[in-house]
Amino acid sequence: ASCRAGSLSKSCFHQGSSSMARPVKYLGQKEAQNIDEELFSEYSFSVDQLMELAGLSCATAVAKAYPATSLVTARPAVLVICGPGNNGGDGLVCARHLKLFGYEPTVLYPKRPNKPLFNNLTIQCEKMAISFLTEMPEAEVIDGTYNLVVDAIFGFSFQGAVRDPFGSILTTLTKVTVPIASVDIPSGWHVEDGSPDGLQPDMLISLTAPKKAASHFRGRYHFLGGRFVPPALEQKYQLNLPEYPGTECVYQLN
Ligand SMILES: NC(=O)C1=CN([C@@H]2O[C@H](COP(=O)(O)OP(=O)(O)OC[C@H]3O[C@@H](n4cnc5c(N)ncnc54)[C@H](O)[C@@H]3O)[C@@H](O)[C@H]2O)[C@H](O)CC1
Ligand SMILES: [K+]
Repeated sequence: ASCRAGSLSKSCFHQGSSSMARPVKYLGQKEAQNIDEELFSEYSFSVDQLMELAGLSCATAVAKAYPATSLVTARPAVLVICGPGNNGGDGLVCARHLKLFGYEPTVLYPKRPNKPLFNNLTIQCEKMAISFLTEMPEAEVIDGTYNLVVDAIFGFSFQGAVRDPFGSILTTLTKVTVPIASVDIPSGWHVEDGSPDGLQPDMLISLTAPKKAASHFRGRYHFLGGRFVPPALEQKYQLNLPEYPGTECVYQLN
């Protein structure tokens, strides 16, 4: 059963295999990076593998909260904005799966790392007739064209003041009225402290485990995704993850 967090200030409690309610752990920045690093070094996952599962989780969560058939405009158009790191890679994977799910994603990918992983993800999108914008549209244009924006700009490695071109992109995003679905962390938010003046997304998809900033999330949908954590790693970091229902790749926290 999903956990309604309205009465819980910081954590979502769930029933695990024991009879005691346990709060899902909210990670600090360093801890999130350590877990990520350990998945690659100790557990021998590749980035591609985890990114595919992360991006699939994001597309699945979006499809659950905003079914294509329920969207108001004639076309289920979605704008996916991708940043320069792995959060952006999750966005590219998410866009590809959204297309397979019947949406019409368009991608804005202004700063592309010249690495095979990101080049390949970009080609995969292009080969699926996903169009790429060359510049960020105005907020009114976004509101008139898209049903939803997927924010895959920054994840748990974001720090310091936002550097361009993402400063102006984030400023525009604070003005759009269509729902924003943020991948892992609302972009521009401090990973632990959040950002009261920043984006206020309608949806947050926390990957692996929520980061501390998620306690400041006030949107309607908080999903957990990235169902790839080996039990030994979960225990080491005492993540207290909920049991994903059946074969689902996402779990609705609230
Ligand atoms: N274990 C998992 O849960 C997995 C999560 N994934 C996703 O990966 C991101 C974290 O990716 P990482 O590459 O470490 O960092 P970011 O994407 O957050 O961003 C790094 C990128 O951004 C630049 N940058 C940092 N600060 C700023 C700034 N102030 N202004 C401008 N640019 C900035 C930095 O230079 C880099 O280029 C995690 O959140 C998940 O979404 C994996 O996909 C799978 C495993
Ligand atoms: K994000």
